[in-house]
Amino acid sequence: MPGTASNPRTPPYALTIASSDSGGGAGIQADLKTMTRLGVYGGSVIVAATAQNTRGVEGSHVLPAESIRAQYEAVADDFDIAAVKLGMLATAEAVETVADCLADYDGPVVLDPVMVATSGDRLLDADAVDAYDALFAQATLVTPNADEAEALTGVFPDSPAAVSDAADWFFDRGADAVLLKGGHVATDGDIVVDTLVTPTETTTFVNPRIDATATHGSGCTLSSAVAARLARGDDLADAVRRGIEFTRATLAEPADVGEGAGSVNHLVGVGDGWTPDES
Ligand SMILES: Cc1ncc(CO)c(N)n1
Repeated sequence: MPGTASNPRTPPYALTIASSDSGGGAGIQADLKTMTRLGVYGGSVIVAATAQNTRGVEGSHVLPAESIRAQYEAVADDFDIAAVKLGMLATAEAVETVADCLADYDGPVVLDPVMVATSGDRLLDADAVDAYDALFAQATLVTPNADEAEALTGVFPDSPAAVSDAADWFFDRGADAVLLKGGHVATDGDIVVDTLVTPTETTTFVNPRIDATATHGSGCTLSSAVAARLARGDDLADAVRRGIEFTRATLAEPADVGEGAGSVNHLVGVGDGWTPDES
C-alpha cells in the first residue's frame, strides 16, 4: 500500500556496516543501492572510507572505534533494524568493535567476509582475520567466495566434499549457515553453482555463468540483497535465491562506468529513473 504524507508507509529497515567505495560500485554504495532496489530502507555504519575506482584502491582511512560505535548506537537507538549486512571491516579493532555492537542484536546478520577487492587490493588487515571468529558466532549467514573460503578455512570449495568441509569450519565457529559462492570455481560447462549449507540441509543454486568482466561490487550486492530479502521476511533459502537473481541481473547488464573493468549495474531495469507526474 502506498503511503500518503499524513499516513506514511513503513518500509523494512536494514543496516549495512561496511566501508565506502568512492567510485560507487561496491561497498556501502552498492549496499544502499541494492537495498533501495529491493524495497528496503537502508542505513549505514561506515567503517572506512576507501579512495577507490574501477581500476583499484588508492587508499583507505579507517574511522576511530568510537565513531563506528557512535554510528551504530545512533541507528540502533532510533530504528527497528530488521537485518544487518557486514562488509569490509578493515582492521582487527573494527571487527572487534562491530562484534561488540552486535552482541545484543538478535535479528539476522549476513556476514560477507570481504578480504580482497576484485582489483586484487587487500581490504582487510592480515591480523584481522583471527578477530572474525567473534563475528562468525553472530552470523545468520556467511557469504565467502571460494578464495575467501580457502583463506579462512584452508579448503578450496570446488567439490561437494570440500564445500561440506569448508562449511563445517564456519559451523565450528558458531555460524548458522554458509553460502559458498561458486563464481570463482571453474566448472565443466558454463555454469555457476552456489551452495547454501546449514548443519542439517544443503541447497544448490545452479545458474548459467554470465561471462562478465565488470564484477566489481557483485559480492556486496549479493550479501546486501540477501539481507534486504531477510528484512522483508523471506526465509533463508528464498532470500538467497532472490539475492542471486538480483545479482545476476546486475551482472548481465553491467554499467560501463570508469576506465577499469566497470561495475555491476544497480540501475538494471530502472530506465531513466523517476519522473515527475506530468498529468
Ligand atoms: C569498500 C569496499 N567494500 C567491498 C569491496 C569488495 O569488492 C570493495 N572493493 N570496496
